[in-house]
Amino acid sequence: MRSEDPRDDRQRTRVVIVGGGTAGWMAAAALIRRLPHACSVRLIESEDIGIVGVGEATLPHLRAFVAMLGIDEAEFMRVTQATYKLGIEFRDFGRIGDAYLHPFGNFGMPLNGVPFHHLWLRMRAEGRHDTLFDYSVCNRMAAQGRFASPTSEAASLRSTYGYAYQFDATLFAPYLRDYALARGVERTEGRVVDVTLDPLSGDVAALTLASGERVEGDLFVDCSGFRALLIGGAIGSPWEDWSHWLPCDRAVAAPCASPAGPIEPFTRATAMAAGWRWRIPLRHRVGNGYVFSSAHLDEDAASTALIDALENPPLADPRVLRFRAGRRARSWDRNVVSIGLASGFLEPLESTSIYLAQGAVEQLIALFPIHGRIADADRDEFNRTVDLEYDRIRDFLILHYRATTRNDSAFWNDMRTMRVPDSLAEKMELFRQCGRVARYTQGLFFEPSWLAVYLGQGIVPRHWDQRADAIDPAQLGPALDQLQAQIAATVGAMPSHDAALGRGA
Ligand SMILES: Cc1cc2nc3c(=O)[nH]c(=O)nc-3n(C[C@H](O)[C@H](O)[C@H](O)COP(=O)(O)OP(=O)(O)OC[C@H]3O[C@@H](n4cnc5c(N)ncnc54)[C@H](O)[C@@H]3O)c2cc1C
Repeated sequence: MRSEDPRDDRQRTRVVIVGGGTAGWMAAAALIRRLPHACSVRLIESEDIGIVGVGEATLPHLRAFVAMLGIDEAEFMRVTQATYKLGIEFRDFGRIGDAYLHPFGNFGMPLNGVPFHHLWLRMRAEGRHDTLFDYSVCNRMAAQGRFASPTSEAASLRSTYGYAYQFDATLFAPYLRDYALARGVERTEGRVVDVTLDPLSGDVAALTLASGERVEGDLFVDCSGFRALLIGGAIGSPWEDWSHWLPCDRAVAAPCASPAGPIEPFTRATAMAAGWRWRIPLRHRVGNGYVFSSAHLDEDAASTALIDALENPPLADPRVLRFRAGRRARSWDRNVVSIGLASGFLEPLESTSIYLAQGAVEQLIALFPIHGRIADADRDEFNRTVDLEYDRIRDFLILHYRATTRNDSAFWNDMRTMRVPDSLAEKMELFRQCGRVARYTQGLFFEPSWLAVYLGQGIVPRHWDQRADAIDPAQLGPALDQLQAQIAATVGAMPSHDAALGRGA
């Protein structure tokens, strides 16, 4: 029966996605949900090749993605064995023995328009002994293993934090696949063996599968992972290499059984001799991996170091993953948009990869070609925002390595003394001088994130904002005491993380 809806007569852009990992199915699910009348979506994936299957810690933004798809959060968390994540605890980064939480939330509350950390810096100079982290609701929740959803009442301390998920990456893509298939995405199981370019435009015209089938499209989304089949292989969009700043190029991963006791609502990153180790607690197991520099440690030694550090025997043999830090010079080139690992890679120190894929999917939807015609201006805007995200995250990750006093291994000596990008050197100097944090409105990692890493790793500014001097310390001290008491009461009234997950009282 012919549809009465006039939008059905419009010419739909034929989108062909290559790759059915997290990135591919995120793109497919979102495109079919948001642009059902503007595009048809076909996804090609190869079970023989498989997916990366790691990527278990996320950022709070993913909640908006789940909500945008109209998915019930509780069901989503149950199916993907998800736990709540309040931030990342960094151990041994600034110095061996140090630990701090990079929380998904603010520190304190501004007073008379003065950012809280300046008030705290001033009181510290007056002899106060606490840390900025004592003024984070998230920090206290994580320390006590509690969880309650934030509220939107601006006056409430429960509006000062967010949360993300930690989930089983091997369950996330299949969940999105079922969602997308139910809404009309066409899936083809098969391996792409050849790519035909249009001789005039240089655009991708068609893909050839191992079965011999030819697949044509208007817009190709490269989600083929590290292979970067279209954006790298066929189109040859240049790669910007950042491994001189971020030399970690391997990871060895092995899950283990959960220890007895409550599940912690945060990810842990522990610095190791040649990199760092992640620990991500899920409902049914713990995800672990050692991200390291192969110039400083070989794969066997990294596997042994990881296994030795596990709290329980591994549930599978350690798996080695190889990568390079960097990104495509143009994530969207001709009629190929790369999303996920095909577009770039930054080590998972701050769990940013899925966020980057989500951002790229959202930008693609916002800049989607009208009637299949790709405008240069849209493509440029897409690339501008993707580059901005990558560059910001790159600097933030480098800070974790540069802000160290560790001199116990060749790796840490190299990291401590490396020359950082000018964009980061300027930010660090700005903070060192007077506790100021470079401000921006787009991209990831705002003031609290930078504060957490600077102060958590021992960079203390020489001065504070002079507006803090206008407040009488005799009033400020009791105000800070009161704030800490309010945080303690707020968190004390929350259920345990286990209870929030429905794992008993
Ligand atoms: C060690 C490590 C740890 C990570 N940890 C995190 C984390 O904690 N948080 C986070 O946000 N991210 C993390 N990531 C990144 C995260 O895993 C990826 O962003 C995410 O899995 C997306 O991967 P992808 O879909 O781009 O690629 P993949 O999962 O590799 O999928 C590629 C797809 O392309 C298909 N394919 C490839 N070639 C062909 C072909 N010729 N024909 C047909 N199909 C083909 C494959 O079959 C597969 O379906 C981590 C990554 C690594 C390496």
